[in-house]
Amino acid sequence: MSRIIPESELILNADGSVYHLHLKPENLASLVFTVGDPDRVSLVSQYFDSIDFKTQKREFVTHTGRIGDKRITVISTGMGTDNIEILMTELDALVNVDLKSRQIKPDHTTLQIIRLGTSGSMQENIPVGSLLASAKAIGLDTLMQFYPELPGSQVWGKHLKDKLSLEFTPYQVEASSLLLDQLNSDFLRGITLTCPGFYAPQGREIRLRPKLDQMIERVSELEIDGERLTNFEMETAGYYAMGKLLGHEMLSLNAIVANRKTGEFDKMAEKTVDTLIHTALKLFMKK
Ligand SMILES: O=P(O)(O)O[C@H]1O[C@H](CO)[C@@H](O)[C@H]1O
Ligand SMILES: O=c1cc[nH]c(=O)[nH]1
Repeated sequence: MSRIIPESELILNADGSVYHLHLKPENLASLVFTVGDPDRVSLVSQYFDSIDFKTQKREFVTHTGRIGDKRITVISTGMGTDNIEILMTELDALVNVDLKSRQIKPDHTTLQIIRLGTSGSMQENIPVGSLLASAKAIGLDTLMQFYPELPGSQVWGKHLKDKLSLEFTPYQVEASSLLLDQLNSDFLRGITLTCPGFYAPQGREIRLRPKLDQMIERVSELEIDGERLTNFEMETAGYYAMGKLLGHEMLSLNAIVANRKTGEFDKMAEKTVDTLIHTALKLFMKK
C-alpha cells in the first residue's frame, strides 16, 4: 500500500479542490496551455468553441473547454518558478493522486503542458515579433536545489557557473521532443535562460546596479557545440524540470517582445502574443 499523504502536505479545500489552483480532477483537460498573466487566459479561451468551467484563486485563473472535440484547459500562473512548482505539483496531484484515499494512483497519467509566454531575446538576430520554442532551458533559480537530481547533460549549467562566478550550479533540462516535433517553421528553436527576476537577474539596471557586470554580453557570447543561449524569461526551466521529474510532456513557446542587444521593445507586443496564441492553438488542435 502506498503512503497516505498527510492533510498538511496535500491540502484540499472544503469542496475537495486542490489548495492553490482550486481545481478538482474533472475540471482539468489532459492538454493544458499556461500563461503568466491572468488577463491572458481569456485571450486564449476566446478561441475555444465552448467553455464549460471557469475558476480563479489568487493568480491562478482557469478556463476549460473544447475546440472541436478536443478538451483543453488554459491556466494562468503568475510569474516565477516558485509559482510553477505549485502549479506543476497540484496539476500532477489532480491526475496522479487519489484525492479521497490520499494515495498515489498505481497507473501514471501524463499531461501535455504548453507555456505561451513573453520573453526577451539576447541575440541581435532574433528580433522582436519572433516566435521561439525553448528546446532547452537553463535555470538560474535555486528551485532544483530542493528536488532530486535531473537526468541528462548539465554542461550549460557548469559553464554558466564559471562564466558568471555563481556559488551554485544552474540546472539544465530539455523540452518534450514529442511536442517540439509538432512545431513548424513559424517557430525558431532556442536555449532559454530562466531567471529568478526581471531586472538585475536579466541584466537590467534601473536604480540598482546589477552585481554581475555585462551580464547580457557574458551569457549571450557563451557557445557550446556551436549553440548559444537565445532568450530570457522567468519560468521555462522550472516547468521542464518539474515535468521531467513528474513525468509530463512540456513545451515552452515564447513571444519575443524585447531585444536586449538592440534595446528595443516590441511596439506590437499584444499582437505578437495573439499571434503566438492562435499559431500554437492551430498546431496543437490539428488531429
Ligand atoms: O508573459 P509571461 O508568461 O508572464 O512570461 C514572462 O513575462 C514575465 C515578466 O514580464 C515573466 O513571467 C516572464 O517569464
Ligand atoms: O525581457 C523580457 C521580456 C519578457 N519577459 C522577461 O522575463 N524578460
